[in-house]
Amino acid sequence: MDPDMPPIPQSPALDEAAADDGAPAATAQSAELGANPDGQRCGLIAIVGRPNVGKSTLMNALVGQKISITSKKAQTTRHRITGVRTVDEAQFVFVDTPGFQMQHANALNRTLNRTVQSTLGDVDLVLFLVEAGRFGMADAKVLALVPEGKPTVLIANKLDAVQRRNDMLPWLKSMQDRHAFAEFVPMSAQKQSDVDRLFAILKPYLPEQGWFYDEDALTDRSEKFLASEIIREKLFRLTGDELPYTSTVVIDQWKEEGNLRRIAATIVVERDAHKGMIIGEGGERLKRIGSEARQELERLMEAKVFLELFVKVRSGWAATEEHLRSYGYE
Ligand SMILES: Nc1nc2c(ncn2[C@@H]2O[C@H](COP(=O)(O)OP(=O)(O)OP(=O)(O)O)[C@@H](O)[C@H]2O)c(=O)[nH]1
Repeated sequence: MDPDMPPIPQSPALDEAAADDGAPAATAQSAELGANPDGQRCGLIAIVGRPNVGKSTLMNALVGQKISITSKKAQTTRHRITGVRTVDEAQFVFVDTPGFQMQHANALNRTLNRTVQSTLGDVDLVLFLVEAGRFGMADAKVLALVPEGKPTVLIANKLDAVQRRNDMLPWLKSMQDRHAFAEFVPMSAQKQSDVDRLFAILKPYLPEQGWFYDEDALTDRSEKFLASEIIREKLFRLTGDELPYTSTVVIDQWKEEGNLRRIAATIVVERDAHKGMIIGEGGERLKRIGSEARQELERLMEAKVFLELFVKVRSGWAATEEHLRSYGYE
């Protein structure tokens, strides 16, 4: 480590973490990119990191809910927008970096491609997530994909799991040697107050320009579409690599009764073996998929949800146009 390196100043994001044990926990080599208190800001942000560092957790906490939207402006149409959050005059547009969302370590190699790099090249800001106090080969591979000179914030996540806070300062300094990070933010994506403070740290990096979306626009997709996406996500998370991506979810019934939603959905698979895989021993896995999806749907819709899930085998469905149309893939 460079002995001449200046001391790391306190970041407003980490006052609380530092207060825990008196150890300085973060820096802000900050960016006051021109004061314009009344002007709007808007920018694209990518969240990257090796599997399991907490990207989805952070994304959900930043956006408030899982969403998927289509773009009004040309510059975002190339990207899949995973969420928008407007805080005061700043609009944060989070974009997907294909490959970084993969669950399994071997998928990491597949991320070493041009798609990822071109996405990272286009965004205004990159949030690079690691687990606080750790940096391994898998982290290094992802960091190597971040273009030189792109404003990048080091998010040292899972700070709550760090026992020895005093070790954080030397670790942060070692991270400073690895990459010219714009900010160092130890935090917990699971802690709402940390997430709220993150917005203030990121805001100066958004270009001063008009918003791409309405202030309260979160999605132009229906609740029904989001529901099928949520069930699909739980399905893939809980079956891992075993299940082919051709499996899909169809919403068969959607009834609103006051604050209650009655939803029935069918998971359509190609083979009997896949059906068994989803149902699991004694129906355990299907039960879990349903229960996790229901909980998330209840949060999303702020309503009580009664969810019924079925599994159906329809061999070769992905190959026939007719089926694709009937499943809403037109
Ligand atoms: N203790 C602690 N655990 C966390 C925190 N953030 C996320 N986790 C947990 O870390 C695990 C991985 O979180 P995810 O959000 O799924 O991570 P990811 O990076 O999206 O993972 P992939 O989808 O595999 O790339 C989950 O069990 C989370 O609950 C945190 O701040 N503190």
